[in-house]
Amino acid sequence: MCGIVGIVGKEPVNQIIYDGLTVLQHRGQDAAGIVTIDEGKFRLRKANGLVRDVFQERHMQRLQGNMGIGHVRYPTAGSSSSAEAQPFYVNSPFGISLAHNGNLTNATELRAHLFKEARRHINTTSDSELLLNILAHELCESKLMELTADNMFSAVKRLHQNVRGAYAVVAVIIGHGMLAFRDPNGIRPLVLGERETDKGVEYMVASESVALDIDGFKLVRDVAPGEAVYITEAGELFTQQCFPNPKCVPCIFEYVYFARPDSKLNDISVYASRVKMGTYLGRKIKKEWSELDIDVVIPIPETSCDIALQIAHELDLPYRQGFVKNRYVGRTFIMPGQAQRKKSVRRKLNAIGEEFKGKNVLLVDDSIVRGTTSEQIIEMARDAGAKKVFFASAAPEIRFPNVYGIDMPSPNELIAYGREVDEVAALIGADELIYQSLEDLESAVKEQNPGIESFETSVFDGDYVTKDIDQAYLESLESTRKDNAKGKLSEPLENGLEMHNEEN
Ligand SMILES: O=P(O)(O)OC[C@H]1O[C@H](OP(=O)(O)OP(=O)(O)O)[C@H](O)[C@@H]1O
Ligand SMILES: NC(=O)CC[C@H](N)C(=O)O
Ligand SMILES: [Mg+2]
Repeated sequence: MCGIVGIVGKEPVNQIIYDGLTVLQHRGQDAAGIVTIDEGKFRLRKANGLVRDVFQERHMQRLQGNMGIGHVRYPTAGSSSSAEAQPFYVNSPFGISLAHNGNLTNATELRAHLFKEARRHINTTSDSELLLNILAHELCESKLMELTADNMFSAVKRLHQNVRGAYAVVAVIIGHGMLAFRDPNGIRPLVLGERETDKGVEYMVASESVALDIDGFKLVRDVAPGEAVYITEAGELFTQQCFPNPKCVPCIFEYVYFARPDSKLNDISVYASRVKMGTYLGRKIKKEWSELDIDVVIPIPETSCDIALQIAHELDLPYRQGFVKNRYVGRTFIMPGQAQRKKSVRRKLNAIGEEFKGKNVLLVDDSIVRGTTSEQIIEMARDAGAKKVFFASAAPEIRFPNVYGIDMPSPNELIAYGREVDEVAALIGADELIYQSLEDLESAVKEQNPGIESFETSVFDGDYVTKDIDQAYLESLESTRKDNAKGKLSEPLENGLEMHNEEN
């Protein structure tokens, strides 16, 4: 999913970006990077690893300057090599560095176009490097050394005409300012914040509002789908809608799983939407499972906790934290490779025997994707002495690949693909299994902001909002990105490919 931040400040921004990235860590655990601008030069540090491991004190000291951007990566295109960690950099027509959350769906065409027409070399298999070069190419068109906000917005307009897919982007341009924009469907989130200081207003953009909170910035609003925001080095803010007919179709999976509950995205509290998911699922359980004798409701930490608590409330049953999560193990679903994901579940979660012994338990999770978590958790519940294990998922059956920045490239890896509910229940070992309906899930999120007409729900219904996804695309995605696909996982090189990087 990736997390991005960008700041135009009045004082050094290195620590603010670092703090912002640490609270966006749940969006990407594979690599992290920060770029700042110091006396007309980029300062860059990026590598594979968690934020706390990538940035040592010596790196932070070098990341000087009052403007900069940062990224945490969850790869969904190209490889996991450190060479594809972000931000990326180009040196013409200006020094530009860019960080991207999302995934482009016409990367093959863009690559050919950049090579043949724009005469630009792309050094990695990352779609984000493509996006940076498209932006640079469009900025070339203005043919002016004077880069005004209008030139900037014209470049974004042309970019929107050529690029397909999901992209929330932040970029810094040396000697000019910071540019941020969102794709015309607003699939990935991006918020704008500000902070008053003695020296003037500082601006920050981030994937989630929690990054603003942590750094003492006030949420101003979401960057609108198709809109671009430009803040000059001096701190002047310009905004413009850069697409003729934008739509707001945010990814619903942000609310189910990706975002932190204390974030607000598209004017929707993630927490409130999860509580509502619990209300709807609780009602469905009451209606359809009235004869089941459930003793206790138990969440599968961490994301499902708010949902499970509300289900317990609806059912008037006790809620118990029957699993303890090891706080030093990251999120399982966004780990690369099934072997690593499988191993992590057991390392991450452990059952408290008393909560299971002789009881009929209702386990609640936000979603079942590959079934890695549910299968092992049910086994753990039985080993701990549960009599019956019922399972509820706050998201509907996931049956279609994701093409917009979630690494679900292959339908064959999805446990509900080609299977009915009872078949999935048998596979994960549940006595009964219930899924939220898509209608209820959409209502749960939409109720927080009725202004949003629809959500990006392709993993549930196969309806891709960009309308450019055909069978051939899905087949090629599957062959290049399924687990163990050649080229997907590259071992980080000892020295990395860190052409513009600070030394270790
Ligand atoms: O069916 P699966 O393929 O296992 O994927 C779904 C599971 O993965 C996620 O948990 P994760 O451990 O990533 O993060 P969390 O601690 O935030 O719940 C999600 O919350 C589900 O528990
Ligand atoms: N999940 C994301 O947002 C990934 C961004 C980009 N497609 C990459 O793979 O680096
Ligand atoms: Mg989970």
